[in-house]
Formats: sequence, structure tokens, C-alpha cells
Amino acid sequence: MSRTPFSLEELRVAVQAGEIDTVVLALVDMQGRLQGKRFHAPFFLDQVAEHGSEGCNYLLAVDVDMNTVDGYAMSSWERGYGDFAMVPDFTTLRRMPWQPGSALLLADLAWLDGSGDVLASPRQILRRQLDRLAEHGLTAYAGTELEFVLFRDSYEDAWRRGYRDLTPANQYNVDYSLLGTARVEPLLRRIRTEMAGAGLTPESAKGECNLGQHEIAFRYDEAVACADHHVIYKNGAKEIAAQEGMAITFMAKPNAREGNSCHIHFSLRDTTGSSALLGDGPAHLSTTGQRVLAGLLATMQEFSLLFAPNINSYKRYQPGSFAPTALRWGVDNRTCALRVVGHGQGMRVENRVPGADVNPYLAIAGLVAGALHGIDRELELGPECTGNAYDDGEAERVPGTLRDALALWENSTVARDAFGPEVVAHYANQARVEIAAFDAAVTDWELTRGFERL
Ligand SMILES: NC(=O)CC[C@H](N)C(=O)O
Repeated sequence: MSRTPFSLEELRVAVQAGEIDTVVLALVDMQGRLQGKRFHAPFFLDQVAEHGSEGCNYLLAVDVDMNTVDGYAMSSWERGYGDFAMVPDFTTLRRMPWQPGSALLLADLAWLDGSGDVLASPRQILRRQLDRLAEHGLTAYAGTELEFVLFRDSYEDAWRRGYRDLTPANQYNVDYSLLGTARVEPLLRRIRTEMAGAGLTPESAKGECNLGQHEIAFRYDEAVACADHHVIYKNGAKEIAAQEGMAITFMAKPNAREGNSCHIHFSLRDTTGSSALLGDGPAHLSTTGQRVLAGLLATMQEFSLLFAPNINSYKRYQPGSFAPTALRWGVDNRTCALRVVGHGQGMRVENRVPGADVNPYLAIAGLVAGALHGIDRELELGPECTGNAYDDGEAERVPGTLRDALALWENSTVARDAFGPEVVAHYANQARVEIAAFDAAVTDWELTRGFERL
């Protein structure tokens, strides 16, 4: 479905014509961020296009703040923090309209000694799950729906003010409000049209419930292409907002109002290209479809590190907030973790658990691994939830904290079997580092609560 938006030959012509002078080569880090280098285009064409480039292997072993931290087998002071190879994936080459004269492409990672893939690379983690799925004759499609909150302050002002007293782009709930969204349409339009110029397929923009909250939706695609588009859009949207003197946040819960979700629509096709989820069972699910949903529910707790990777992610799961708490499924039921939507070949399952802070490669890899778990174990799907899942006292719940999620992940044999012990250990360490950093911090909440009154 996805096609190369911009070929290497077209890049050569554009460089010759003076239209492109810069090529950005980006890897995807543990947090799902783009990291990499800007190349002078003639140098990229002469050298990098053929030989690739390198980056310090700590890029898959630092925390959000780029601190070197202990506990990673593949990258450490002891190992000398050497390089890994950034291998350009030319199918991802595209123009980058929000940076004049620039093109962008993504890289996969390999060890320079020829010993193969870098196991912790999110893009490659997803590919390995898709290879397992292919052995079953199945292909995964996904669409990610990122929400964000927009402020009329620059990132620099927001930082300087400790993120206090910022001005949200809207003063009231703009859920579906055409008047409210019109107030920020110049920015939203820039994002939509410039993402289209980068080969993404924008579909729509709508307002959301938190003050200044919006969502721009893109067409679903094959799993890797979907995740590629997600990270390019997320980085690009922040760059465009910054150029306009505004700030976008994709934090899962930037304040006490509604959080930012990243609902992931997920479907599987068989070798004939037909939906593998559609059939004669309950809710028009095939036997495979029922097993897929059962597998997703069965693994949701153990894989929650993949869907909710930060301390803050867990604050989103509040009753009545449209963010799920109960691990139930339902047809077009927004109170459930899994919502079955669409008809016929378009039927899909929407996983409502991930927040906008998610790494889409890891989250989709988690969905594929969960689906395979259900298929391989022939798991039976429990009853559909037709009421308010928040009120279901019997239902299993999304874990309450990153600490709980870490314990579930580390003790998960399903995770170890699906991803391998190295990947489980690597991402467990990421969570451990984040928890330790949080435990060491004295927060605003504690000061407000205790400075005078305790
Ligand atoms: N559109 C919606 O359903 C809202 C989702 C909600 N903002 C969440 O964080 O999950």
C-alpha cells in the first residue's frame, strides 16, 4: 500500500536543480524520537547513500535527558560507547516541506562488525514480530491516532516558566467544535498540507476535550509504514509549532483534564489480502479474530510497558475520561480497552490503551505479539461488554503505575518468548531508570502540599 514518496533518483535531480540541499538521516530511539544527522546533500549522495552513516550506540541506551545510565548490555562506558551503523532505508525517503530545501529518511541499525541487527532497535523489534506473523500467512495493518495539546507559548517560554501558567490554544472544550478549531486552523492546515507534501496521507483534523486539544488523523497503512509516518508526523508537528511560536505536547497526561491518547487501529489480512478478522462469530469476528482479541486482552497487562512507557502514562487511565481502565472488549464501545469498529473488510480493533507518548513501533509490535499469542494458544474470547466497562468490578485493569508494569513485563514468559530475553531486559532497564529518576525528584505537588502546611 505504501509507496516510496521520493526516489533516490528524484533526490539526485532535486539536488542538481538546487531544490534540495540537506538530507536528514534519522533513527528511532527507545522513546520513539527521531535522532540523527543533517547531511549536506551532495555529500549524502556521494557517500552516505552507498555506505550509510554511524551514530553513537548510546542512542539506544540513554534516558529522555540524554544521560548515560547503567544497566544496558549493548551499550556502556565499559564497552566504550562505540558506534553502530545507520543503514538508510530508501523506501522512507521523502521531502520535508516544513524545513526548506530538506529531505528526510529513516535508518535501520546494524553493528559495525557485521554481527547483524541491533536487537533493541524499535523498528527492527517490530519487523521481527511481523516476520513471525508472516509465518502464519498474515500481514498487519495499523493506524495511529495521536492527540495533542497546543499552547500559544513557545517551547522556550514554556520551559523557562516551568510549564506553569501557559495559554492553551483554546479556552474551552473544542470537541468537534468547528469554531474552536478554526481558531488554530492556520497551524493545523500547515501540519496537514506539509505532512501530505512529505508523502503522508492526512485524513482529517478535529478538536478534542482538553483545552487546546486536537487530533489530526492519517490513513492506516502496513505496520512499519504506519509507525514511520507516526514518528515523522510527531517530530514534524513539533517543528512546525515551534516555527509558529507555539508548543505542542504529546504527553499522555499534561494536566488534570483529559489526556492525550494514541488509539491504535489494528487489522490483519491473509495471503489473499482479505480481512482475517472478519467472520461468522460474535460481532462478525472470525475464529482468528476472536483469538486475536483474546490474545490482545490476555497480554495487555504484561505488555503495558509497550503501550504506556512513562511514569506519566499511567495517570491517563481515569474512570469516565474516555481513557480505558477495564480490559474488556465491545462493539463501538468507548469505555473498553478494545473497541471493535468498521464493517466488512474495514472491520478492525481499536486499542484505546496507548497514550500519545507511546513508541509506535513497540506498541504495534506488542499488538502483533499479543495477536499471535491468542492465535497460537487458540485463546477463547470472553463476552462482549455492552455497558459501561468503567463500572465492571470483575474486569482486569490496566496496571496503575509504571512500577507495576515493569514487574509484569519482567515476569512475562509471553514477552520473553515473543521478543527474546535481550529485548525484555533492555526495555525493563529503561523503565527502571525512569522510575529511579522519578523517585529521586522532588515534585511541585510535594512542595505545594508540604512546604508550609506539613
Ligand atoms: N477521542 C477520545 O475518545 C478521547 C480519548 C482520551 N483523550 C484519552 O486520553 O484516551
